[in-house]
Amino acid sequence: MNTDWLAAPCPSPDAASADAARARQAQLTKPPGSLGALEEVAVQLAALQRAPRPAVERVWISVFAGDHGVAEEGVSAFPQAVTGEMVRNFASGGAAISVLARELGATLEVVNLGTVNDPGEIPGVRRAVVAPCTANFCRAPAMTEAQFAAALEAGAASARAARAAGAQLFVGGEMGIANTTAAAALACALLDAAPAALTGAGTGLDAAGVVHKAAVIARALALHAEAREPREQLRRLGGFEIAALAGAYIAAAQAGLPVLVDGFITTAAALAAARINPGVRGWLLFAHRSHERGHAALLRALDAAPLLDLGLRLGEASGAAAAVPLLRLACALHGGMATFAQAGVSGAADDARGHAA
Ligand SMILES: O=C(O)c1ccc[n+]([C@@H]2O[C@H](COP(=O)([O-])O)[C@@H](O)[C@H]2O)c1
Ligand SMILES: Cc1cc2nc[nH]c2cc1C
Repeated sequence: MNTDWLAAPCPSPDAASADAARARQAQLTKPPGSLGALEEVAVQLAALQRAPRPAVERVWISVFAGDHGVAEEGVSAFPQAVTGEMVRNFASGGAAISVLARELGATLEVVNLGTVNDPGEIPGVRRAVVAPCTANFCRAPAMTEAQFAAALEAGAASARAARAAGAQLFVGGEMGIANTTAAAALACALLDAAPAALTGAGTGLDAAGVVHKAAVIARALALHAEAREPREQLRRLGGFEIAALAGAYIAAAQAGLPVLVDGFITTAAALAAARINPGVRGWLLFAHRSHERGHAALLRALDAAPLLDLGLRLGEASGAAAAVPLLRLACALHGGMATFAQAGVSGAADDARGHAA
């Protein structure tokens, strides 16, 4: 399977739509800028959707699940069997993202890319099984070329399905025991950072567990030190669900579909995607700052200002789902507020405007 499609261009966000949306925001009955990030995100969505009145009513959420060979190093507070068990829980409606998707009226797609405790063919799960588990990247690249290409393609298929279904926003989520180790290792490679700076507690390691996890990551980075290209760093240090996320983000951007990024693992995938294809960056919106150590550095590297900071560290796309109502409110304000002229409200005084920020 060939991965040349990764480099195909992404359309540019529409500058004329952004200008029109900014001009409209300046006429709405509020001091200019007073709705802060809600204004900015409405302008960004207008540019991405090429629409004077952007909307995020039709939301598509894909949760990608995969297991990690590095789990055998004892880097998670939970056993590997949980990945497959949670796939079943997503599908049967009991997981956090199941509830959030229902509340939002969003489409929830669950994609099993390979779980050691495989739930098999079950309703509500798309099987895109690459292998039961990645290789332990302390010993070998996480994925072979063929596995990597298949995982990227599985993610792209989700973004294309979202586009075909008329989604206005693509949200990627993930589930994979030990994937904060993979995401931190990938982040260290992409940012040339030390493991201690980007390694966190994941599902709940204690301080000694975090020190051990950082040492595991240091071993992996030493083994794969010659990999300097983002594509190769993602193949060697990522995971099936992380590669699928990167593939989904790239394909969504190429298809002109806005993306809302979730937490630590998804942001590592987003940084890899943006390094592989820089045109991706303009299609990304950022939902929240995860509690996981290392997320802030990833957000900084992407020059991202997320909407929420709620101390979440679940994954599954839960932080992104929590931000969707804010995006909807931003669009409703943009489309529904009266202008100064329509409401007969006086604008800022001419001499005061000169001093306004
Ligand atoms: O999204 C996040 O910011 C996030 C932060 C910490 C943990 N997680 C979730 O926890 C799992 C990985 O944690 P761990 O400790 O097994 O590496 C995985 O299923 C993620 O969805 C997710
Ligand atoms: C129960 C559980 C649910 C999760 N959802 C995402 N990561 C998770 C990790 C665990 C352990």
